[in-house]
Amino acid sequence: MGNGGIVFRLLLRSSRRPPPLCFVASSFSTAKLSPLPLPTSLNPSSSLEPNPIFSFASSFTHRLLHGTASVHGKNGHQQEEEEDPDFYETAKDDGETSDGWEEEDDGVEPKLGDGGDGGGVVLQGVPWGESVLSFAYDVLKLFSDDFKLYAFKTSPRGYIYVRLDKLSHEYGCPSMEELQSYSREYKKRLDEAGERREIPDDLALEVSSPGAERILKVPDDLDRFKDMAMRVCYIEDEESNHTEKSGVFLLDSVEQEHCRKTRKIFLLHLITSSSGENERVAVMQEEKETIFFFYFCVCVFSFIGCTWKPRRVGKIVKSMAFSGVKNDRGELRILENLDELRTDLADYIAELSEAAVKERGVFAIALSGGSLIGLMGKLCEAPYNKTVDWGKWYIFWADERVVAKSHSDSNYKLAKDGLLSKVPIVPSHVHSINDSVSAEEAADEYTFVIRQLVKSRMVSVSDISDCPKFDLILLGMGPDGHAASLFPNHAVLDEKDEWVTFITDSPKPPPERITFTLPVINSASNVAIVVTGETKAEAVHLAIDNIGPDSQSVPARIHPPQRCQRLPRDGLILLCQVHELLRVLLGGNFKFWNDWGGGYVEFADAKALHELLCTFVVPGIFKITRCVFPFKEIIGVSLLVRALLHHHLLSPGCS
Ligand SMILES: O=C(O)[C@H](O)[C@@H](O)[C@H](O)[C@H](O)COP(=O)(O)O
Repeated sequence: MGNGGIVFRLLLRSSRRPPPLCFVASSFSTAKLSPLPLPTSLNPSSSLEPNPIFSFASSFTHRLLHGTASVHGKNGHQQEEEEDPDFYETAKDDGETSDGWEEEDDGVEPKLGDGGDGGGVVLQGVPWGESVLSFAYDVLKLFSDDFKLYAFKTSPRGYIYVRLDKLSHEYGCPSMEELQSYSREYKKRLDEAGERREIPDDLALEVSSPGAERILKVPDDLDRFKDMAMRVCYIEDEESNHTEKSGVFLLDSVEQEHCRKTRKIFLLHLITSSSGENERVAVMQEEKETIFFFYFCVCVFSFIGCTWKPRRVGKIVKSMAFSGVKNDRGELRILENLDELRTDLADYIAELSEAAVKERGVFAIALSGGSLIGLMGKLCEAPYNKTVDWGKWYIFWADERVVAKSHSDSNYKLAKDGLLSKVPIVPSHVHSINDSVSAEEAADEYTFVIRQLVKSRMVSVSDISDCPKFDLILLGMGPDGHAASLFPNHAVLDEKDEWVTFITDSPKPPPERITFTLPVINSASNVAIVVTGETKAEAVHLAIDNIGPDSQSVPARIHPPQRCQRLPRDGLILLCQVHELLRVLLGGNFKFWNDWGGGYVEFADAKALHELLCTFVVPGIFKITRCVFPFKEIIGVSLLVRALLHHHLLSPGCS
């Protein structure tokens, strides 16, 4: 299987001797891991040792053998070994598959009803299939109604694959512990039945969760997974050219039509996740089928006499929730060094500018102070200075210090000297505050200016509030987690009515400032927080994890390097597309999708692995396949973040 969530495997042998069995925990994407109670935090006594890494395959497997534990990448690299008293060894390490498990359908694309990630029950005619299936259901009764058998499969070679679904979990993932306890109970039943000679006593068992990467049933699963991007495979039937295509879409809405008695047709309104364009795909459900199948083509349309004509019609061969991308979630980018960060930031801004100009004819961008402007420096260089449509830019400040525009503290002056004077911005498009009035008056006047520009549609307006919707708000972040001039525990955070407000007691000098309020920042089309430097590590950690201090440790060790990679160095950009953004930074709850380089880490046990993933990079949206853990020892999640910001300590031998 190539896209499961968490996997436990048991190789059952004769139950008349101490059963040599093996326990395998595998995570192919932490999008399918569920959160554990609580995270670890800083352990000041721990040390971060420089350690180069090698590339991380698209998945890895954590194996615990008798007296050993190991993490495997799909590339076959094996790492750490450590004791787990609960399990017994089955097979010695042969360098490849030390657990003795032979993948039956590794790499096979899931199909609806295949007994794997396509769901359903497939027994393949094995004589003991019905019995083991009934045990699977029996064991399920020991758990709450929240758990369902998503898929079940047996194979003539003696393998049992169980996939459990957890309905209350965002991605349908039971926790490691839940899978483990299901495995144990199930194994007990199998052992007993083996002793009674009802079933063979050498079966192999894998218990896993499909996670969100599953084939969706239409319409049942649509509501449940509606917030996730979906990969939709379809056959486009335009001009009878049956080319199979696929794309990643966000679900906008679903229409249903009844055609004849037995058929329902669902028209999915999809938004292409990359371009934001709308698409429509038709899905026909055959009600007679126990597992719905998706089928549609132009001739069926005319046959059943439907009147509507979707732009794309065809057979949807697969619709799969796609982890790692969410339409309401942020993205965490960690760049290798400041230069990469500058380039990435320039690309990001240039792309948004191009998209906004294409869509609205203008680009309304709000800047902040601090190191941000320096990091935007690449925009003044080729190719950006030529390719960006500067004449369409409207510039604002998300926060400004209330000082004269010529003062070195002025954010306007900072931006003017560092950026605006170096590119062909239209001077009348630069909207800075009035520096000759009080902070309160400056905030009011600035609100008025923005209102006028909202009226004239230079700045759009939010669909959900009456707030202005800037195309991009760029923020920095202080070591205390402040962004714009919104400081932790400050009353300014509660401002709900004003667009722009003021403070006279800023913890960071100068004391008088104006600032966009949270509703305005959260209404922007795009918000990026650009963070550099180790002093921000703890704040980043808190921003990402939203956890309190916790001294629990997460022991982990990395495999000796096989191939060096360049490592992230000292900058990261948090790109957050939405609501909730600053609440996160300031103590709310937000999730990031990370986009790191490669590498892998091994863990002392499954719990440690699970905890690290769930606590550090946020339950649910962690792309393990592209994660970097370039440390010898990770004790405490915040140290991981700190280490990410400290990469100059690492891998001196790497090129
Ligand atoms: O005017 C300000 O002080 C800012 O807008 C403030 O929010 C700044 O962006 C952060 O303090 C980060 O500043 P650094 O990037 O310089 O650390």
